[in-house]
Amino acid sequence: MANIVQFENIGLRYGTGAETLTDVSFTLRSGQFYFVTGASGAGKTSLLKLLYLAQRPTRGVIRLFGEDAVLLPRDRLPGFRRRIGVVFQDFRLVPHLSARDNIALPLRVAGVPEVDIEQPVQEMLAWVGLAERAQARPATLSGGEQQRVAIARAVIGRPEILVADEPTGNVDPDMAERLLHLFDSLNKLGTTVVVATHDFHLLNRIPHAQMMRLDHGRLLDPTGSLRHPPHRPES
Ligand SMILES: Nc1ncnc2c1ncn2[C@@H]1O[C@H](COP(=O)(O)OP(=O)(O)OP(=O)(O)O)[C@@H](O)[C@H]1O
Repeated sequence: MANIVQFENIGLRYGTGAETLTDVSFTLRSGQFYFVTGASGAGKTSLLKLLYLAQRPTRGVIRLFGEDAVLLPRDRLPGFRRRIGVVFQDFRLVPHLSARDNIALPLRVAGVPEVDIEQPVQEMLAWVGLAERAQARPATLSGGEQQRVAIARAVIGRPEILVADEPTGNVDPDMAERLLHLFDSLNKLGTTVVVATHDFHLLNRIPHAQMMRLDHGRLLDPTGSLRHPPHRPES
């Protein structure tokens, strides 16, 4: 399995405050399932934003698909972003578009001809169990239905990585399990999946998933120790 993402000594500071992420180093292997956990404010969303190229680090190196993502020229960003699907806790659907048109949006933005859009959209609607709700606007869908539209929109372009930030935060436990099942089935088809969650019930549902635990902006190792302890000068 190839390394699809590498973070090396990443630091992130917003404005002039303290660092939000400090010395974060890890490697993601293609085709694996990862959970990012940690208390509120630990830096989960910040780490995911770096991963889906919505934020640049203050220091360190990010390698994505084998290339330096921090030094990537601006004109190559959209092409890179298309290789990463993103699902948010609050869905972020376009309110005036139907479920069908929300799902079609990434293909339209990428300039895919209309004749080639209908079939993948139908397949996605069926996959997330919403074939009957194709014409519905987001406001008329339940939270779980909206999130399934958001997942379909995130994966219709067949991204290599799917990143989801607290995707089950606004749905009931049964729906959370159903959504996780969608992520798991995508992962089994080869997509690398990264899910940030507070929800410890979910973690046990994917036994083969790897855990990435953040504590005050630092990654812990599997035993709960800091992976990269702060440097203490010799006294
Ligand atoms: N755009 C920003 N500007 C300034 N500070 C920010 C910004 N985004 C996040 N922070 C700060 O960075 C820290 C980590 O926030 P982040 O949202 O990454 O944590 P989180 O683990 O995802 O938290 P939660 O589980 O509550 O969503 C917090 O102290 C937060 O206030």
